[in-house]
Amino acid sequence: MTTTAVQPAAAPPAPAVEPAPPPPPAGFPDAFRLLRPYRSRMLLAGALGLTATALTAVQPLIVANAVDSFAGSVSAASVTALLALLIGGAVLTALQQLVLQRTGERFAFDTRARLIRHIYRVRIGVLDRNDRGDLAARLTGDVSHTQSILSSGLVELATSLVMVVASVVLMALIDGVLLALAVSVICVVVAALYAIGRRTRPAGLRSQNALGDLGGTFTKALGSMRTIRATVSTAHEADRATGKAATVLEAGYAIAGLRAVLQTFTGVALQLLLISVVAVGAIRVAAGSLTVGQLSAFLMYLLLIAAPIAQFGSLLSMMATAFGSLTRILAVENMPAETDDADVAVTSGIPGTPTFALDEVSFRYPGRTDADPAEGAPALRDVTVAFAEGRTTAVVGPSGAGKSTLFGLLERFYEPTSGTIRFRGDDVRRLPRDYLRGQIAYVEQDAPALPGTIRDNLLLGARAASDQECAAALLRVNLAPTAAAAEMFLDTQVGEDGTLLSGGERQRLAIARALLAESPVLLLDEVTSNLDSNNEKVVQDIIHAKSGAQSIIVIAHRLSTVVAADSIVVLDGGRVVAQGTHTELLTASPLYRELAHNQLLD
Ligand SMILES: Nc1ncnc2c1ncn2[C@@H]1O[C@H](COP(=O)(O)OP(=O)(O)OP(=O)(O)O)[C@@H](O)[C@H]1O
Repeated sequence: MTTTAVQPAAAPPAPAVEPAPPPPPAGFPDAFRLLRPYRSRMLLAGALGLTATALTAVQPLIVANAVDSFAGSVSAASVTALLALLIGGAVLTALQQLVLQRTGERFAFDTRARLIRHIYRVRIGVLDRNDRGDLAARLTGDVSHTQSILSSGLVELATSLVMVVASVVLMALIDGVLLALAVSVICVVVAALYAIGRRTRPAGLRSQNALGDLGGTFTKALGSMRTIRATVSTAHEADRATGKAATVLEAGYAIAGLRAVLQTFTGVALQLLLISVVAVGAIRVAAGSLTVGQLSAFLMYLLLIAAPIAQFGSLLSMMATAFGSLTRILAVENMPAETDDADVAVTSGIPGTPTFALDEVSFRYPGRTDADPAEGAPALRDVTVAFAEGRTTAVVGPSGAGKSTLFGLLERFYEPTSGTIRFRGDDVRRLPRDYLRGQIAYVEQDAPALPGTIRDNLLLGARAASDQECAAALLRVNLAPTAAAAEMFLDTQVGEDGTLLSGGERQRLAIARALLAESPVLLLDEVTSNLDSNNEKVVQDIIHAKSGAQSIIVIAHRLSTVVAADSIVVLDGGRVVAQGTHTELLTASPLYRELAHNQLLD
């Protein structure tokens, strides 16, 4: 750690975290930008595809030659050449598919890795307003949708186009009249396909959004299944989730309708094309303008380009889904992330200054505005308060007073709308976030546990801690009766969201984690709310033992936790309305007196 103390300086204004406008639908430029790192692999796939196309394109010429020079038997040279071209084309196509599929997998992995890293750093205020299930859907389903079509789809589209162009040139060499007929029909078909295909794009985005919404509703319901059952809301909530599935169905029906129109139209148009080419071709053969071999070759080329043209329609509708997904992926990538300013520095602080000092700090949650007077009120207003080093400060106040919000600002989950927060004299905006957070052990209000074992959860705070140290921390919070039992407990799974533990056990696990971290600052948010009196006493003893060595700020709803504190801050409606010791506040603050009278529990 360097020892340069950063002098309090004018800090940059808090970055705005207002909701970003929805991004415009993604298009080809976005796809090309994302695919740039894979261009050499895609070029290789393209080259393989083109060579395979060239081998295929030569085949009708050999057939034409064999038909026109037919004299009782087909020449062995023609058969050998055809076989070689067939096998060569097949091998090259297989190689092309392998390269494309692997590139697709790599693209999906890289995109997911990028999204994961980004989402883990997205500002908490932004995550608050986004649906967790929907974010998970973007990471899984949307990346998969984008993968196939953007990697293989684009290359296949390109090779098909080359195949069409090459065949058209060769068809022109065979017969200009037949070509004019074919091209005019194909142009009508392609124009119609394009017009219908464009309409499928919004439907694709609608479908992906509806799927994300369904995922979000479902994930939330799974997390609240006990409440749903206990409130006899099972049928109602199941209907709500089914309603979301119905929206997916509607969007799916819209795409299915467009797809059916596309495919039918393409099929009929190509059939008509074949019939008219055969009819006009027969007339031209009869008139001696065309040989039978040339007509056969022309029809083979027509069949060769019929497949890509027929696929063009379904490719367009698949692209609709892919671009819908890409739009949703780009929206995640555009979510603002936590970044440190360029000139941040680790410092040892300014000696003799409070651990935390807030100066005229106001804060309004992102997305809440004056236009919404009931909800738009700032959560904190003009808060000026100092938390002395090595002392225990209790923060009390009625529900919604802004106590947890205060902790969120100390952790820099949010930036104050105005005012300054200093940590040991340094403006927190001048400190690296990880450094600041590394100085704080934070026990959250509902003490969430991460899926995994007790050990996994303990090591979050102190990655290098040994099993003995972990067991000792469990013993201290009364989570195990003996050291041996504590060590065995380390391998216990806590379940998703810690559901295999009781609320009190989760709280004590979180406290044990905070103890292991041995950070200079301890933030405890209502840590005794789920504890029985025995365990409450255990936690109070810990706070008492730590007092002096650590700066402790504790949000408490129990009087017994508060009276022992060195100082008490009373918050009401986002303002500090009083500060002092228990005895001082009993006379000075009517609100504190009332809270204390009610044992602080509301
Ligand atoms: N993530 C959020 N987004 C928007 N508003 C929020 C958010 N979290 C809290 N609020 C609002 O901010 C205000 C202060 O909430 P806060 O959780 O800080 O209160 P508290 O004093 O900790 O309450 P409690 O004792 O009930 O936990 C409340 O009006 C609350 O509705």
